[in-house]
Amino acid sequence: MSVPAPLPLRIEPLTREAFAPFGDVIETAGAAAFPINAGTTTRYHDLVQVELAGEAPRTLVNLFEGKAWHAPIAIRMLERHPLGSQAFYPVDGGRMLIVVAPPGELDESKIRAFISAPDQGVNYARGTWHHPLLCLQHPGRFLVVDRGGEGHNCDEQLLKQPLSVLNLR
Ligand SMILES: NC(=O)N[C@@H](O)C(=O)O
Ligand code: NI
Repeated sequence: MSVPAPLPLRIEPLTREAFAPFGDVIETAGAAAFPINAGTTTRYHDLVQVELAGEAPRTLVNLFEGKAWHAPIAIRMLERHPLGSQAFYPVDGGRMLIVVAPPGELDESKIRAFISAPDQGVNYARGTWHHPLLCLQHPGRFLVVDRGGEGHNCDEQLLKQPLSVLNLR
């Protein structure tokens, strides 16, 4: 069976409200914040829900160095982590193309796309379908917090209807 031609995917502004079905937005704007260390530091507190499930779960702190992707970007698959959340935050202002769908059985009609600002990251909730890291414009380095431990924690699924992001503005 031939694969259909990619359909264009619209980009939405990344806000906490818009991203709520998929996880959390990591940003200082609107965050609970308070001074610590005798006022020399501001703590932006409790920004995401870290989820760790399955056997012998533990938190992994990683650095990802993503190559630069340029438009048009083909979206042919999504993945999910059934045993834990996964957070990405740019340590050098790299922007990401974020393509997601709600947890559960993949419903391709519910796929949505966002582009992060240089001071935004995301935390994919446990089971949220997402495309692996898509760093835009220049190679980027991201702090990634996700789940380690026993068991299978990455399901991949090819899209019946491939998508394409034509414009990264
Ligand atoms: N495989 C891996 O560690 N990274 C992916 O899960 C990803 O979302 O980039
Ligand atoms: Ni992932």
